[in-house]
Amino acid sequence: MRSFTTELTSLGVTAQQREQLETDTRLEVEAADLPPAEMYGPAALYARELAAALRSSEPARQPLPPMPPQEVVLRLTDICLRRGRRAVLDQVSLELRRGEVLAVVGTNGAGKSSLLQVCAGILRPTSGQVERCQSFGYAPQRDALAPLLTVDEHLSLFGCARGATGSRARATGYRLLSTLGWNARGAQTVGTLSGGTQQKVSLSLAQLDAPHLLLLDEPYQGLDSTAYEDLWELIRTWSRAGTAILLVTHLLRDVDRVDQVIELAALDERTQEAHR
Ligand SMILES: Nc1ncnc2c1ncn2[C@@H]1O[C@H](COP(=O)(O)OP(=O)(O)OP(=O)(O)O)[C@@H](O)[C@H]1O
Repeated sequence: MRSFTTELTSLGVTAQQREQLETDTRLEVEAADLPPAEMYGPAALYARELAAALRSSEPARQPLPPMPPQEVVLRLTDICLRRGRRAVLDQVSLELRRGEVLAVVGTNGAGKSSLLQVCAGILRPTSGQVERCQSFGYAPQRDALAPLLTVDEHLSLFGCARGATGSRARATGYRLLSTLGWNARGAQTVGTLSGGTQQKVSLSLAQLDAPHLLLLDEPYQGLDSTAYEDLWELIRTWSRAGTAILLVTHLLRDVDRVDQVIELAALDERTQEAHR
């Protein structure tokens, strides 16, 4: 309850609203007779969801509570990257603060996935500097899941790696999955799920401990149109709650929904030559 209250305070929720949310939450917990973490997952994540819901339900003419200053969670400075004999990234710089959404666009092979791997620390840039917060989630474009493990096993493994108990990770995962329109069947092996449902599992794993930064590589792949809209609703909720989101997209309509766009171009022969 203490971290629930602390997070609500840091998100600018007024004392009166906080008291109401705490009372409601206590009553729900007593009625369900379950440990709060089993019901809601991490206290900070639940607090952020409630604060975001509160903001979106407030009438537009009421001024929003002032947001605390947003810290930079990702900064790339002059990143260059070679893969094999090819120069892939040339002097890429960007800065992302909590609550911002940034889209990376570009043609096939322009280096979008490579850029995300640099951000996640999987690839080391040839030159340039990466500064990133500790708390981040990454949903890669492919090979994110182990096909022979069940949904529950994925949630428990990812949860435990981030310090949560298996039951808490499963409760949080189920809640995230249901927001994406899938009532999780925990015992099902992931390899037998449809591509879109696998994508929902991958997204839920990335968001499991409400990180400050989310790296999403073409997160809409395989999603039907309803799930696609649900995903954008979630992205809006997460960003309003202070999560920074960097996503790779090919969809031009996504560009209207974000705060920043970075376009990567496939490097021409002259640039290739300069990097040799
Ligand atoms: N494992 C690898 N080893 C060597 N080169 C690679 C590897 N993976 C990708 N590349 C090369 O890096 C370049 C950028 O690939 P990347 O997958 O980052 O592009 P992308 O913009 O994400 O493409 P797409 O839109 O098709 O997903 C390409 O020339 C690709 O051939």
